[in-house]
Amino acid sequence: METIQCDVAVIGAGTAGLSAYRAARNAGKRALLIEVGPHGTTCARVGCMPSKLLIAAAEAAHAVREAPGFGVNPGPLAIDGQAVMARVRSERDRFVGFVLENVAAMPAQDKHDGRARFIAPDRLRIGAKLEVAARAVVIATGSSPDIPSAWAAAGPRVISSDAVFEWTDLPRSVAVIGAGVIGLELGQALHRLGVRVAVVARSNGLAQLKDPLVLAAAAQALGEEMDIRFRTEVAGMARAGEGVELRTRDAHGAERSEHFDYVLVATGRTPNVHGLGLDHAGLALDRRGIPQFDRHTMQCGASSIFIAGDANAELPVLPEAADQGKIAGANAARYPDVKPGLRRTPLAITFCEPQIATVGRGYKELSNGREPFAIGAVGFDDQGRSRVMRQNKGMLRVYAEYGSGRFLGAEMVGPRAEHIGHLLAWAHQAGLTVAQMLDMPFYHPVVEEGLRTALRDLAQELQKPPPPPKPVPDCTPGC
Ligand SMILES: Cc1cc2nc3c(=O)[nH]c(=O)nc-3n(C[C@H](O)[C@H](O)[C@H](O)COP(=O)(O)OP(=O)(O)OC[C@H]3O[C@@H](n4cnc5c(N)ncnc54)[C@H](O)[C@@H]3O)c2cc1C
Ligand SMILES: NC(=O)c1ccc[n+]([C@@H]2O[C@H](COP(=O)([O-])OP(=O)(O)OC[C@H]3O[C@@H](n4cnc5c(N)ncnc54)[C@H](O)[C@@H]3O)[C@@H](O)[C@H]2O)c1
Repeated sequence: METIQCDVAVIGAGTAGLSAYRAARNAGKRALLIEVGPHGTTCARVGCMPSKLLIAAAEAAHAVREAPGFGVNPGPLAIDGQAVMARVRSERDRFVGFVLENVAAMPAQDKHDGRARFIAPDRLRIGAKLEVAARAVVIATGSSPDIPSAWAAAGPRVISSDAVFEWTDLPRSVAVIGAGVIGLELGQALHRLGVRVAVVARSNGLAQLKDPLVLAAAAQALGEEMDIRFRTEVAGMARAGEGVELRTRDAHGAERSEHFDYVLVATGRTPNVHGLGLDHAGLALDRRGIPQFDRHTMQCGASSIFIAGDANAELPVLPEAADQGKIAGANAARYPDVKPGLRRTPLAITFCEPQIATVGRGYKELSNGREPFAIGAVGFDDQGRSRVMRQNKGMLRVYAEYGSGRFLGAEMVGPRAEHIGHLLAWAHQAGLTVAQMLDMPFYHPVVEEGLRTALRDLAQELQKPPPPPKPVPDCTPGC
């Protein structure tokens, strides 16, 4: 058995792991990056980048379809599925190539291929012949799509998002299970590219939205365009020729059976923490089996083990993986003298159209608290620039604290939400009040004027007396 000694062992060479490795190296430590799969990161290979490439093609098709609304008639639309998928894959390969170049430039002794698992809190085993003795370890193992075994039994046409980016042509029909972020992004993109798509949503939820009015606006806008079946569950699926026979049951108990070329399962991703030998790491785990950790230091308990990125399921998006990896790597290098790192205002964007953005503290979190909060709103139906562009759908709701007037968060579905979301996240992180936000410049005619309307509405709400705080629950025995 060979043993490698290092200061920081990083398990997983995705965005979080690469970031942790760089932070540990920058601190002057000997770091070892261990990867079981192909290098290139989930983001570049099967995540952010190929999904946005598919969406870009769908947006082009949608613009052509929408052109007659402006009096511009481009003629019949023809979508070349092979060309669409060829561009998705070749541009994806280019992005992956940049990551591979970076990995190739690392010193050979700093990386090792293989599956790592703990055999002690400070010791990892890779395969049968190698052990790593590390002063500190960063778990950056990412997450994997989850297909229930009963569904997977219906054959290879029951797929996760990973498989979509290997297609060489567009299929005729796809059932998407789940109206979360992946379901909406890929479902709408495929729909716009001429694929018959049905989205099966077991609740009324859509992506990361929790505000009931914003959710209703999103359901209206997205439901007008595509077939989303709310409060419908999968009753079963079976292999049928080259495709899948899908049985669904709606909220009234009515069953429906249909044939699709593919069933795309987008019901969430599972952190890759099982099979890591965590029982040998001496860590306290939560009910999902994820090590408990401090979100400011990324440290698991008081141990020399840190966890970053999708592996901890806190906020499974790329910017968080990069930030968390940096904090985890820096603290692993300086262990036991750990320090809180920079955690930014939470920001999440779903790239469907209209886009969805959530910023800071969301409606559910604020509603669960005791303190009342003020709400301002704008609908985009009559918003000037949105109407000019024929993108006048959706709603923005902004939240603030009574008394201080501090901006707390927002939920939005509407045009340019990716940019408005950033503006709001910057204002939130800067700790601005609604009055300070209204002092900022707004040009004309821009979608941001809609944001100003919502903030003015919020400023008026803040003038009113706040509703009383929620009563403290009566905890007397027997209640
Ligand atoms: C379809 C899709 C679209 C997305 N779009 C966006 C988007 O637009 N914007 C956004 O911000 N986020 C998006 N995300 C999320 C984003 O891709 C992830 O949050 C991010 O890539 C997670 O990075 P990570 O480093 O935690 O994990 P990964 O990049 O998955 O890295 C984990 C690595 O650990 C390795 N590993 C696992 N177990 C072991 C082990 N025992 N030993 C050694 N190695 C191991 C894995 O092989 C993997 O390479 C998307 C995700 C998907 C699936
Ligand atoms: N733009 C982005 O930032 C982006 C894009 C894609 C993915 N991601 C990340 O990837 C993660 C995973 O995405 P996801 O869409 O798989 O998960 P998700 O958690 O966003 O959505 C899963 C959805 O599936 C539903 N669901 C679960 N079980 C179901 C069932 N049996 N039948 C029908 N519906 C069911 C859930 O109610 C939920 O709405 C996200 O949390 C997100 O952080 C981010």
